Amino acid sequence: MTTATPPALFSVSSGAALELRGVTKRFGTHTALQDLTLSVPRGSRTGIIGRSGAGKSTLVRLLSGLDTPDSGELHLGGENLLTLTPAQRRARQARTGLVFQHFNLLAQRTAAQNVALPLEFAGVPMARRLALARESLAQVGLTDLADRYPAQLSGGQKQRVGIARALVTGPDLLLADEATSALDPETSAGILKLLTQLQQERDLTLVIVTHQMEVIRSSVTHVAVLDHGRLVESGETGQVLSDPQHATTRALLGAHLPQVQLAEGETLQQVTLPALYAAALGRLADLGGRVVEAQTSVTGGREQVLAWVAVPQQLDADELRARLRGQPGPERAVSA
Ligand SMILES: Nc1ncnc2c1ncn2[C@@H]1O[C@H](COP(=O)(O)OP(=O)(O)OP(=O)(O)O)[C@@H](O)[C@H]1O
Repeated sequence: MTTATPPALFSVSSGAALELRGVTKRFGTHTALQDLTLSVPRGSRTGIIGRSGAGKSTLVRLLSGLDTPDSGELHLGGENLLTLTPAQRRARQARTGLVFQHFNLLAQRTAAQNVALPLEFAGVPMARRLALARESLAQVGLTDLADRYPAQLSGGQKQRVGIARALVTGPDLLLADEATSALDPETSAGILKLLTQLQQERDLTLVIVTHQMEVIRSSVTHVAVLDHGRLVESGETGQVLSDPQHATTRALLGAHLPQVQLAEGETLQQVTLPALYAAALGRLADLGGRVVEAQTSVTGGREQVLAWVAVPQQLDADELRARLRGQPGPERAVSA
């Protein structure tokens, strides 16, 4: 575990997918990243957290090659990004997939045409790029929606298109900048599950920038905490969550959890319930759970209740959500 001035990020036995050494980025007189030294393990799912303005998106822009630092070194897959020729830089960018918060899909293009876009930039012939786009859409579960326009897709489906587009060039590094922040908790959980599955199947290095602590809790192997452009803490997720060393980490972790006394064997989960949720409450009680905090929100014109629930630890998130909807849990569904 590292504290105020960490020397390097994680100790890495299998090599680093990306390394920043002493990176500083300024905008006029404002220093967005200061002397940042960071090394992300190859094949990890690393979460970058920090308050608004901490420098997270600036970091993503540097890693994606969309911007350059004022000083320091930036190595991706062993290549020094700052000394590459323009052709090498383009090749490197093709191996870096980007997933955005607001999907960034072109409204006048179908899902398949959006996914094919990076291949169009790379000069791949039309028939080939559309075939590859459809393959990529199949991998995110959208085989049947390839010809729909973005306006005909839900938020979660749009993000799946965004992920298919990020994967279509066969990247080894995937950068997800607040990829689930615009989605409700259930859709967000589905997208995180997909990202985790793709990361494992393709042996990608996944960097997830987020302000959602549930993303950190559920989906990443490593965490790095930024504060005012500096790295203040880093380590394996379990270690950082169980024993946060820096005040910023503690504040970030605390700020997103309801203050509640949990009984032994209980854990907290976040779920979405329909506005009239008496039946779901009964089911929750049958499972040994209880609501500890709830707030109403409107998503896609429908009123919903976002609730933190305390449930028995052995109840996994998928099973809980299925049971609250009145369906059998996933295990029972499989064996039925
Ligand atoms: N193009 C720019 N010009 C001037 N200042 C910028 C620019 N981009 C970012 N900044 C500043 O740099 C700092 C870091 O911004 P950045 O967007 O990286 O933060 P962040 O951690 O991603 O914040 P958020 O969580 O709100 O998205 C902020 O103070 C921001 O105002």
